[in-house]
Amino acid sequence: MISAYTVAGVLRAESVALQRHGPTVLMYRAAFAVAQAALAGLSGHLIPGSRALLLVGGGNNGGDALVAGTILRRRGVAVTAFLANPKQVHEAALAQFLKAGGRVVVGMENTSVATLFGRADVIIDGLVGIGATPPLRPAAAALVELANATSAYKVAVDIPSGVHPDTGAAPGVSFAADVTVTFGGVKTGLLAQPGELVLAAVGMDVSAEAVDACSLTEIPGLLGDPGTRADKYSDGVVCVVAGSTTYPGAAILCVGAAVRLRPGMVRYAGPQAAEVVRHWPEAVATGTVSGAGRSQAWVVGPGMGTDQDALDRLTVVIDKPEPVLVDADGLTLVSRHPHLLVSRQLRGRTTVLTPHEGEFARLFPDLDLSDRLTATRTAALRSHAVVVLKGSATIISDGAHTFVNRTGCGWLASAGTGDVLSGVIGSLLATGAPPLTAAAAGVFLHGLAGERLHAAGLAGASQLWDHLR
Ligand SMILES: NC(=O)C1=CN([C@@H]2O[C@H](COP(=O)(O)OP(=O)(O)OC[C@H]3O[C@@H](n4cnc5c(N)ncnc54)[C@H](OP(=O)(O)O)[C@@H]3O)[C@@H](O)[C@H]2O)[C@@H](O)CC1
Ligand SMILES: Nc1ncnc2c1ncn2[C@@H]1O[C@H](COP(=O)(O)OP(=O)(O)O)[C@@H](O)[C@H]1O
Ligand SMILES: [K+]
Repeated sequence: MISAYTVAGVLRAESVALQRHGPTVLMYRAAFAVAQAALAGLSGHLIPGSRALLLVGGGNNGGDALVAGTILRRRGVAVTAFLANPKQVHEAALAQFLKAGGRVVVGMENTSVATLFGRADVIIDGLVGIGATPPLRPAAAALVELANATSAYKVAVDIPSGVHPDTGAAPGVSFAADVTVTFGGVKTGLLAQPGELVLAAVGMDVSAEAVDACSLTEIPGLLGDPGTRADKYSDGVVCVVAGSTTYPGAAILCVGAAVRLRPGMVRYAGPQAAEVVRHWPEAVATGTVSGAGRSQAWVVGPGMGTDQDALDRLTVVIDKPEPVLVDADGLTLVSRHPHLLVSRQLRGRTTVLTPHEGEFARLFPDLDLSDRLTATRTAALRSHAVVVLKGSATIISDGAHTFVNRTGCGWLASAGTGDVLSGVIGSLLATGAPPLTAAAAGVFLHGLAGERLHAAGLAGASQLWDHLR
């Protein structure tokens, strides 16, 4: 987990750094880091002769792009700067760029615009940085759209233009960065962005400005040695209520994650009891929730279907006093029968909801998903639950504290990985860990497992089990 900073915090640190080093030094350091990222993105190309396109706005962000272009030019890259507004441009940076042999293009009516974008190997987005508020104005938005349509390697300067630096909201078009090189400190809005993130300190000290130092130091405690006096119940029992004849795999994936992560005792209740035991002989399985025995946490929903039988099972689990994690079909049922959640709220019971964006939209149709941080926080406050909004940057919030996870990789975007995640979090909930800790740690471990799986040259949800610990 990484600490993040608001724009206000970064600006406070920046004013100290500006007094110490002066604007030219800071901009050069920022630009140097951007140029390095661009060169790394060009690694498959011969550097001299490759083409870079700069999208240059009127502020310091545009200045950074021009200085980065100057550095690339000196390395033999053919660099063209597209000025969004020729009347407003960082004059000193432009002068350096022209002196180094950079080319300048102005105006969309230029017939070679399509060619210019189409031939670029790397595009550097210096339209706006933290001095601007989205949405982008039409001229800048048009440039971003052209850039996004290309296959060039895309480098954002400080923040992808069009993304709100504090919230991550992108109310219009935003630059689809492969990498964002951000200065001084990671802006809170960047945590929820896909793409790689590079932090260039540039001489700013932001240490006094941290917003959320999201560290998962709890993990060793959660997964620690059970101890010599342990019995199979002492670490907490999780019961998984999942699967159906249509989706038997969900039950096996969810139980498997729990068995592999914390094997003390894992129960299963549902129609796939025989299949579950065939895969996981250590699981204690039964056909009905009422027959499941005592558990310290419940996971309900993966692949259970949305028919009357599933609703009946969900209703029994919802009534349990122990922490309940609701996922997948369980969430769809809750969106149709909202009173189920209200009954837990009224009794002050712990609930964890793990929607992907589609499920989230069903549950909270009025919350704007272009601002995922605020949407998750609001959903948590409203539902009195820990909400885990899954995606490339999963967000975890109880309304008061919010974590953003950056472990994981695109290979996790495959069917069944969500079922594994609910087994992981359910298993951690059974330890008695605070639900926000269990959820954040579970998401972190699940992401790490995805990375390890990929590094081992493997893929697929049922392989994640082996990489959880
Ligand atoms: N200070 C330092 O030492 C260092 C600062 N650094 C860099 O400075 C950046 C901040 O620079 P900044 O403050 O100049 O603002 P910036 O983000 O370029 O935006 C202003 C421009 O955007 C325009 N614009 C505004 N809204 C818009 C919209 N909706 N849609 C479209 N355009 C819009 C606005 O136009 P205007 O509104 O004035 O007409 C103006 O042209 C920071 O992110 C980092 O990259 C680094 O070099 C490290 C050292
Ligand atoms: N691009 C991505 N990068 C990292 N993690 C991802 C990405 N896409 C999806 N994930 C993760 O994969 C899991 C998918 O869960 P979900 O959508 O519920 O799938 P399923 O229901 O098929 O199991 C979530 O944990 C999500 O955060
Ligand atoms: K930018």
